[in-house]
Amino acid sequence: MVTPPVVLAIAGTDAGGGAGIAADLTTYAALGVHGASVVTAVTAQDTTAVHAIHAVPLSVVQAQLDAVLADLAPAVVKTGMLGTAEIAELVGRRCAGLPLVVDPVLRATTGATLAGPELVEAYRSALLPVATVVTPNAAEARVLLGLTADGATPARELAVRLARLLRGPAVLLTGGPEADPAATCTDWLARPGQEPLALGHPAVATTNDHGTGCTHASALAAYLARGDDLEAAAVGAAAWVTAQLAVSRSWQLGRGRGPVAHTSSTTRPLNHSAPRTPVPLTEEIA
Ligand SMILES: Nc1ncnc2c1ncn2[C@@H]1O[C@H](COP(=O)(O)OP(=O)(O)OP(=O)(O)O)[C@@H](O)[C@H]1O
Ligand SMILES: Cc1ncc(COP(=O)(O)O)c(N)n1
Repeated sequence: MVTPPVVLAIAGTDAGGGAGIAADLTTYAALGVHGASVVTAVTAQDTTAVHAIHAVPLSVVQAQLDAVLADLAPAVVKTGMLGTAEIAELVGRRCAGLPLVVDPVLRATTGATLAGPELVEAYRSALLPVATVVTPNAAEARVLLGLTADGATPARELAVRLARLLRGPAVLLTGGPEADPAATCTDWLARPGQEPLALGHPAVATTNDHGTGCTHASALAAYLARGDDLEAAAVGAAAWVTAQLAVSRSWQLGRGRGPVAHTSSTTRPLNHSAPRTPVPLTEEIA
């Protein structure tokens, strides 16, 4: 009998299938882990905008969490859009002590605010402190540090400052392609007591990038669940999202920022000198 590791996604839905739970579960399936899901919010969303948000009642989120945690023993938990401060606090209480990837979703690529000031404060006080690794982009790191969302602080410094503030969790600060889309993307991995590590990979020139943050954090969680250490999982996650962006580069889906591909990739991950050999799954001999 072969038992796949379980990764639990705690996130919102995206009706257009680009971000949120759809990105999480398809990434888990592609990377060979079983995905469980707790839905925190339902969004009426497409490639152009978020049209409406319905927060799932706290009691229903709690019941979903109870069901999964009591039955499936997730190897890793990954959070995306949480919707309300109460939900972030609940997740912090219930998931403390588990390997926990927190993708602080504060804003959609299309512009909508997905976290108000109370939720930002709940991230700071209740959820980030119990995370294993936190994956903000630069703007999210700035908000979590209490800075204004725009600013010129170098990404490396933002990652180091956030890791210092959190005192324990690692920070993997993601860097999309900046002004020059033909350039390299650099993610910064900052861990307490260690020099920050720059993880560079080729940028894909595309506007079909809706859902990259969710896909990246989900791949990170999947690789961790399969036994990679944090650095290997971070390299693998960047390679995965890059390969998926290359797949969807030529797609014409929707009228706005199209989704990153969640179909299986036909290309090997870019910038991966050796093909990833599958990590053996837990084998049980009956
Ligand atoms: N055009 C691109 N080409 C290659 N890699 C990219 C590109 N855009 C983003 N990435 C990579 O995708 C991962 C997620 O980064 P990004 O900064 O886009 O997340 P995000 O802004 O949180 O995304 P989202 O807004 O979808 O949550 C990172 O590893 C980043 O380097
Ligand atoms: C339900 C949900 N979760 C996360 C995101 C962020 O993703 P993006 O920045 O690509 O819009 C989103 N738009 N919707």
